[in-house]
Amino acid sequence: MNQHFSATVQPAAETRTPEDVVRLTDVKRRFGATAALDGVSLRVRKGEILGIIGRSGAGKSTLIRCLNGLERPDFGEIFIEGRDIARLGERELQPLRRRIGMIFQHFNLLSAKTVEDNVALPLKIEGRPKAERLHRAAELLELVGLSAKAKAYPASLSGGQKQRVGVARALAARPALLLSDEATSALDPETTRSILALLKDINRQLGLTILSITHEMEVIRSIADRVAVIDAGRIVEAGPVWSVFANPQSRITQSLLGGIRPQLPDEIAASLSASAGKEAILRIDVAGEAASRPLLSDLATSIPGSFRLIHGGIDHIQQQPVGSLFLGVPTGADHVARVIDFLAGRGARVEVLGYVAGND
Ligand SMILES: Nc1ncnc2c1ncn2[C@@H]1O[C@H](COP(=O)(O)OP(=O)(O)OP(=O)(O)O)[C@@H](O)[C@H]1O
Repeated sequence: MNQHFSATVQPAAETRTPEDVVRLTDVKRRFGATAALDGVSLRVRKGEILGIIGRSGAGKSTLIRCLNGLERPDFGEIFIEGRDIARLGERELQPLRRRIGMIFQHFNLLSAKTVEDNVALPLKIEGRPKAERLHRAAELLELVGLSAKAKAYPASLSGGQKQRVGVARALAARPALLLSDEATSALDPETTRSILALLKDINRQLGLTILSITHEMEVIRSIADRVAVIDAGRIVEAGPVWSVFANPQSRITQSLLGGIRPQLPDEIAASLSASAGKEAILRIDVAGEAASRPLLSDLATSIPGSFRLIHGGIDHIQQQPVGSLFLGVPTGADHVARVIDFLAGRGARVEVLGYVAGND
């Protein structure tokens, strides 16, 4: 019964530019009969935050392991700063690995070392002198707002503080890329927001390139510039966050967005029927220019006949208005068709969700 009236948002073309920090081309990795990665192509440009989202088992961990050289792809190219890590030997991989800082869901701090020693650890591994290590650790602890905890041990820190230490440690060796592996999945919503704000801040201040792997759309929404959706080892959709949120093309993206996009209230959804009733229930998605105009007041003046606003609103993602509205529109004559034509003509995406008996 669902009818769509929409313009298609195409995934960004995966061509290479000198500004790419990461570029994957047709990367494949199988485990027996399972294709964990089934031809993944993507790129991360210098200074951008790319979010990769997928459900459990989609291939995210395999992708991370391929990026940091812990796993070798069966096929394809993985360029980090212009060098194909899939073809490097273990010795050549070491310096390249240091170009990647990582933060983890469970922080992975060393409990027997102080906060400053944890932060300085990558520099110790590089053989840097102690004075330089401590200076850099102090600098980074200030950046993440934890100078006062330099001599503390991880056990005395909250989850959010531990992740701040994790971020500082990941930045110690001045990486070209920060790889975030579900970095906020173990944190409460408020702490999650503060860590995401920190990452965004670091991205802006230092121009740091970030690849964030997550199963939470909220993470993508808060920090990413672009998003790639992975499912069964394939990138099924990619594009600027606001446009993917405004017009998700694949079922999996729609389902991952389900929790944070406005939905028809349950009591109305329960009374929907596929056969025409007195009132059609429309879902209207608008973004950009279409969401900036007085859509509903223009509808009311252009198409005489009542409609009711059931639910919805306009959000702002990457400074772009993106919204979903649910309208009840009386059936009869060609009224619903005229309302749909008007809205589609204004650049809105309209879906007839079904019909309800309507108010007498
Ligand atoms: N070492 C392995 N041996 C066998 N199968 C594997 C191995 N690693 C991954 N897989 C399989 O490959 C697929 C992708 O797994 P992967 O761990 O990359 O997904 P994921 O998106 O990270 O999932 P999760 O969010 O649950 O960690 C899954 O079907 C998984 O069972």
